[in-house]
Amino acid sequence: MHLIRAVKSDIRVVANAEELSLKAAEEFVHRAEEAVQARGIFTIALAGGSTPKSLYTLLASDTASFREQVPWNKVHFFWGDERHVPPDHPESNYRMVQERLLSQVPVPPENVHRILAENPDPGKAADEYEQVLRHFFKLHEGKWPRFDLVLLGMGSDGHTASLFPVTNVIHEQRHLVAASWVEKQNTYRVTLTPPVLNNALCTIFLVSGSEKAETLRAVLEGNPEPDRFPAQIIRPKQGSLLWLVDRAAARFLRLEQEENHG
Ligand SMILES: O=C(O)[C@H](O)[C@@H](O)[C@H](O)[C@H](O)COP(=O)(O)O
Repeated sequence: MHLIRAVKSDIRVVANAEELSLKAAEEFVHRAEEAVQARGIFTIALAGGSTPKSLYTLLASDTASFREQVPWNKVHFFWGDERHVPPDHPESNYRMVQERLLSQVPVPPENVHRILAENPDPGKAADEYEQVLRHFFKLHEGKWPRFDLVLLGMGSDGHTASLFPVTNVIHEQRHLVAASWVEKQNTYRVTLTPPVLNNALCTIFLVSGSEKAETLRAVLEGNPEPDRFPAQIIRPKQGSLLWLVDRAAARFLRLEQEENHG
């Protein structure tokens, strides 16, 4: 594993998906300890999809060392996005996290803030979640929530959270949460918007697999084309941005050597 500084973000290349989850778990614990020490709670917006599944399982595992290091009663779980399905649906990001992590560790139910995507009106589900965020983070008008950690994945089409190519939500600057029609999936998604995603103290992308290599190169080293590659829209204003990628996904990157060889 080596740390390479690419343009405006850190890239950490690890050998494989297993090491990706291990490093992500270490980051999770580190950020949780830091946040709880500083503010008494740790707020995280979780990624959905398949890449983070093994991370969530690892965090809950009683054979790994992470579980007992996390002050679970002080962690508040949110979601970066959700499919427009009920919470018990196989496609639900909430269900995926509930099965692998939340049902396995002592998180108080009131610390789990899921997107109520069972609402037949996805716009109302988005509005409801926006109110959850405003209330939890005690936000005045024009203020954005600041998560301690945002976990993101990246699709091979360059989407992240539910910011899909050529959708209006990529340019949303007013709302915290939005519903977005995803043509190619013939469904709505509910997602945090770029201003919220870019306001986090720490943002970590988890990208694994050779099928993402060409897109990862375009996102990190190609021309800025956020409508085509929405993952490019993630440029935290103040927080840190780490791309945790495995070697298969990183194979087309023109990686610079680590600046200080140390
Ligand atoms: O709801 C989702 O699916 C995620 O939020 C989405 O943005 C995901 O992170 C990417 O699609 C990558 O998915 P994989 O990890 O399955 O490749």
